[in-house]
Amino acid sequence: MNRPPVNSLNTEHLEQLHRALVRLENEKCRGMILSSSSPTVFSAGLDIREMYKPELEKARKFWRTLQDMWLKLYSTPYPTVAAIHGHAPAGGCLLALSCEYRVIVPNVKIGLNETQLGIVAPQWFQDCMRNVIGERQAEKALIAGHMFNTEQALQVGLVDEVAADKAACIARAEAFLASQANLPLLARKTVKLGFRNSTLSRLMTGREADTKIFIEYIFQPKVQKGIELYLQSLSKKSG
Ligand SMILES: CC/C=C\C/C=C\C/C=C\C/C=C/C(=O)SCCNC(=O)CCNC(=O)[C@H](O)C(C)(C)COP(=O)(O)OP(=O)(O)OC[C@H]1O[C@@H](n2cnc3c(N)ncnc32)[C@H](O)[C@@H]1OP(=O)(O)O
Repeated sequence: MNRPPVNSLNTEHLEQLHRALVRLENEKCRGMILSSSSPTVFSAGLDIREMYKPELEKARKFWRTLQDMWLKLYSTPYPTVAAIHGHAPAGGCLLALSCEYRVIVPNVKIGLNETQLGIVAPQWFQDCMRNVIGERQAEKALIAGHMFNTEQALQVGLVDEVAADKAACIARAEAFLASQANLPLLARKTVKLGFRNSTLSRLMTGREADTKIFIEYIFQPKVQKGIELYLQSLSKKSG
């Protein structure tokens, strides 16, 4: 990902990610490392400005593009690793959770923090967390909007490994891909999709309902007010 300053996910960036995933699949890619050009941020999650006073059709397109990108990422036939050498809140955490393996560096915060922002992580975000860390830990983390530090993320199983820095993180991600290289492709892909199918189907069969929930939620005046205040707090911080 290379969308400075924080790889926030707007419609255009989501489309780029989706196109890249389609291209990798068409080219029979043998593995992907999802990484960031930023030295300190993996992805800041969804671009909050896409949800602030949006036009209805733009908001719908944004959400459908996110759904398209995630459906592709979660179901790739090739192995995927997230090299998390920077913070990964909310949608950034979703990207990492959607890969098959996660390597993180020290001093990083990762989690589905939506509750803390007064919004709600959609069901499929929640499913991804549950699938990785289990029901009890996911429920606790999501209710609190907890951001895990590196040590906590390792302890709870949100990530698989800690590496010292970006170079080591990429090297460990490559080692994971190498460990998968000799597995028969069809068997590997079939098992992966078997595990992920119910989560994928839940969104695929309820896409329109999911979009409606998103739209109805973000268009509420009190949610808009919360987003406005959060955007102000973010820009005051950097100002
Ligand atoms: C049942 C279901 C019901 C309803 C569902 C409906 C709604 C739910 C919808 C969606 C779920 C939401 C998912 C999300 O991903 S929301 C996004 C959450 N992300 C965050 O909270 C992260 C916020 N950012 C940060 O914490 C920090 O920026 C970060 C730690 C990532 C990096 O810190 P750093 O100090 O390096 O940079 P900053 O100075 O903070 O930021 C630089 C610059 O970037 C802007 N910025 C940051 N994050 C975002 C963002 N997510 N979107 C847009 N812009 C962002 C920040 O304002 C600064 O801008 P500027 O002031 O212009 O320099």
